[in-house]
Amino acid sequence: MRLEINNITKRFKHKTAVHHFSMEMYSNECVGLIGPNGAGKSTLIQIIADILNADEGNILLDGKKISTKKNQIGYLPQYPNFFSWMTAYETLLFMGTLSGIAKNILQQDIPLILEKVGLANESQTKVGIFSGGMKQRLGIAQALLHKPTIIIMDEPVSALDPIGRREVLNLMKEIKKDTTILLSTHILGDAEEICERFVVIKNGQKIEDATKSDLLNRNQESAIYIAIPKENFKWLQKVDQFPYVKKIVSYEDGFKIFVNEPEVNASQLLQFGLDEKVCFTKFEIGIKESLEEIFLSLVVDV
Ligand SMILES: Nc1ncnc2c1ncn2[C@@H]1O[C@H](COP(=O)(O)OP(=O)(O)OP(=O)(O)O)[C@@H](O)[C@H]1O
Repeated sequence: MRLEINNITKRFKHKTAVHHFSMEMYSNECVGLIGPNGAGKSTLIQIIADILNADEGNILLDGKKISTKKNQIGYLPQYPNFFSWMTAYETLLFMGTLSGIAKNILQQDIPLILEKVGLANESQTKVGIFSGGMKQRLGIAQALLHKPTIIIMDEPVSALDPIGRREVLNLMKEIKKDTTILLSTHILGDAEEICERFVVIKNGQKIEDATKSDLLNRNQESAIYIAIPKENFKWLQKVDQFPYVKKIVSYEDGFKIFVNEPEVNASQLLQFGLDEKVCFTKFEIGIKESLEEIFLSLVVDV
């Protein structure tokens, strides 16, 4: 499977929601489309799901226009809408019929899919009394019903409480084993749990496309992080004079010492500290920023 998003632009009157956006996705990938509120995620997701038309560009699935391959896309909207008076089983039967799936196939598949999303015991329960997490799981069941090649989810957990969020994230971990997923969210922590690759969108434009390890390695600092008691602070003044020390800044409960070669300089610094009877309570090389910090530094204007 190859999904190509080619140079998509979408304008709403005077607002350009998506601006020359391109990316590709392949089978078995789980990609997080990350961006702050209003970045253009929902607009782009709806264009991929062929619900909205782009003003420029095209979406191809295995080289064919998405409009001819719609049955291979599973789409979970940000706020799935169900009839509260229908049971979970009736909901899937109704939606499956609308998608053109034969009734005998639906009768065979619906119990299996309800089992998969953990709603087998709620098959005859009316959706109106479902929790937010259960509704989202039913939404995922509906998106999976026609056995799509790729499932696209628009902020599936953003509106849920911690329990609902956990239920849905656990389910997504399960379904990603055999489904390609594009997940949009403004919460990096959610994507971090299940995605290996992150595409960051801001003001409708792609500003980053990288794997988790790429992002972390790229943002690793050439620094040594130490924490020492107050009485050892004078030792730092001596350290500050060393040619390999570029600068020292205070950081959390200690200091960041920026150096030229972290590994080599760390041994020198540690030896010098021990010689001077410095009591280190922390000594770390190459401090990595968290993904959340990296994301914020990418999307927040300073
Ligand atoms: N139908 C519309 N008419 C006019 N402007 C729109 C329309 N839909 C979206 N926009 C605007 O386009 C921009 C992108 O919106 P979009 O909903 O795609 O962002 P988003 O990243 O999904 O945000 P959120 O996380 O808040 O849902 C926003 O400025 C939004 O106000």
